[in-house]
Amino acid sequence: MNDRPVTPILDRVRQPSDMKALSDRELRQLADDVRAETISAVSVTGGHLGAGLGVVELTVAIHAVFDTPRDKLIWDVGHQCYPHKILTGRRDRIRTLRTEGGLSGFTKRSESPYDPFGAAHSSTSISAALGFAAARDLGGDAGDAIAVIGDGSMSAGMAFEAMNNAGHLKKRLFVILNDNEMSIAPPVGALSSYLTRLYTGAPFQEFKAAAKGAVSLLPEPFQEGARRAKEMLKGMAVGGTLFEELGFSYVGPIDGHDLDQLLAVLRTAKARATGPMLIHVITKKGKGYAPAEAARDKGHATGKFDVLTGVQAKAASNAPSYTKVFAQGLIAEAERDDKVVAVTAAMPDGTGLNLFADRFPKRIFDVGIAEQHAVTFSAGLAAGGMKPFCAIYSTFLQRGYDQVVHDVCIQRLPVRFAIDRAGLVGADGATHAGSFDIAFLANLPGIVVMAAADEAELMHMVATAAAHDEGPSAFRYPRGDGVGVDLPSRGVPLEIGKGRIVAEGGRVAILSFGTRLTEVLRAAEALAAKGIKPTVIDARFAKPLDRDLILNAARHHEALVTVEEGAVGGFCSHVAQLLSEEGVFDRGLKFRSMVLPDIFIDQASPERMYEIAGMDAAQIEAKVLAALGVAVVGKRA
Ligand SMILES: Cc1ncc(C[n+]2csc(CCOP(=O)(O)OP(=O)(O)O)c2C)c(N)n1
Ligand SMILES: CC(=O)[C@@H](O)[C@H](O)COP(=O)(O)O
Ligand SMILES: [Mg+2]
Repeated sequence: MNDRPVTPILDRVRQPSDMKALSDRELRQLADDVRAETISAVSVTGGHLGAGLGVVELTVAIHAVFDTPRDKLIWDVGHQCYPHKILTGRRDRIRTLRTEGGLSGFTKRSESPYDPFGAAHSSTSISAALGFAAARDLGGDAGDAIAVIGDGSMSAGMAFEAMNNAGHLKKRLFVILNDNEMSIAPPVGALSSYLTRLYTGAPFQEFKAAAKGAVSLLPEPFQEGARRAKEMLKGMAVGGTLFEELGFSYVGPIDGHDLDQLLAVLRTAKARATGPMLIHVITKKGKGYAPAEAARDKGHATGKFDVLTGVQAKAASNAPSYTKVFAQGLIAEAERDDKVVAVTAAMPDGTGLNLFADRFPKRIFDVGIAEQHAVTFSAGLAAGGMKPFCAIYSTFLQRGYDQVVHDVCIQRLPVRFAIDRAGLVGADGATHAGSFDIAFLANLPGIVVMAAADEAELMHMVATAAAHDEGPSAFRYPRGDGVGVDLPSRGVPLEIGKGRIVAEGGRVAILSFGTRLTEVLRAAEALAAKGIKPTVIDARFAKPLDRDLILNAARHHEALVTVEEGAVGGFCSHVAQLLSEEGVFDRGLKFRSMVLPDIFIDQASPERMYEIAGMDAAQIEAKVLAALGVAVVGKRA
């Protein structure tokens, strides 16, 4: 049992305005209280721990100095916002984080006026803050705009598009670069090395400020030191920082765990800034909680845990995760074919490609948080004769859509998209649901779109994609564990565009696309018990469709029901189009489609999300009965 921490100063703070009466010494104590409360809350909810712990002092300092919610504080990604939630009127609900009806794990406009802009996907904060600044200067009611962005998120193109625009517009805007030398994995890339060079060996806050003569921007206590540093640096070839070249004043680097320094710098910045300013803050991910600091991912995301030991509760499972099976399948293909390479956008562990990297360190590319680049880079690899597997979560692939169309599909390049986290994902909620990939991919000419019904099917789809050199292909699979079927040592390529009949029956055919097949089979059992034995088909392909199989099923059944874990416009729409073009509806076929509902489903357990989405066995059964016109009391259709 994890005891609640004793937090005397935090108990006096219900909202940021309560902090204005606190002395700097009390603010330091407040930071300690907030850290303890964050650890305690996440120990009972699980969630994103390390990033929040790293910004405790920064959160306190920003709220102490600025006037939120009039000043707009925008957290990039939002996974570090738990301390912010604790300080902004949500402490009483902090132990409901990421649960149904509880607080979101990210910032969310509908949740609080202190969350002026929602997030969960990275690198949007500077654009949004600049928008607030521009609106303010056009007469809006807002005050300052402050974006807090991590070093990992700073590597994305969007952040630089915003910096480019901000440097041009010259509006007063604060970008706080929270540099902890971590993304989820250690960050990669030239920008990361550049940031390291900016502070390595230099005394905090003095180096660049002194070198660029920005002494006056520093608070009084630091000006003398900075002047001395400036003298020391005379004659050294120190160029402007990248940020200065882009039109920002640069202040830093600053020790992000030294509250006195943070307060002094933010107070001065607030008093003096006239245009865009970048404040470079150095922090430690997981700061102040030893198990997080020691973890490989610095406690990025955790299950529930024991505060004393840091030991996490793990649910037992008899089956490997889809992610792991994908990695296994890909390694098997790469062992046979040295042209197989893998691409990840800063998610080596999440996509399972860390396992591939262990086996083939030279054949994996972590491109940073840069999904657009990952897609076009993969297109280049394919054009150069390689067999790239671009592994991206469904939700993050949304960001690379034009690249999928323009760089991959129009050129018919054989990029293989491994689409993880397809469908509902649970605690991360709507921002991370993989709802749209079937719809946005299956409408593209020439692409092959597959969904695995179980983990063995996933192995076959990896092999199918590896063998398919004629154009782009994609296969989708969900978050979580497989169903426990036997796994082949390597997959066998499937015939493109051919589904399989899983069970033969009559009256109704259920066409399933993806892992809802398990629920479909449960529904089929229940229907059989009522004397209606359905035919169950695993479609495997949304593109190209197995026309013969579908038309045959339509011909020999009274009703046809499609089931997929994706939004309308996907598999069901292609089947409906086929049936209507072939005149099947004219002959009286009863057709129903089960897709994700036209709403964004907030965080909940996966089971509840399926219930809300109408995608569990009971609702599939009800849908079939309704299609057949069999009335059942108490069932939703
Ligand atoms: C567009 C997008 N791609 C990938 C992710 C997954 N993701 C969430 S946090 C994170 C790391 C962010 O690193 P950084 O900005 O440095 O923040 P830190 O966790 O280090 O505080 C990644 C890759 C995401 N949220 N959005
Ligand atoms: C904040 C973020 O985008 C990631 O940390 C995400 O929450 C990871 O999700 P998984 O746990 O499904 O890998
Ligand atoms: Mg970071």
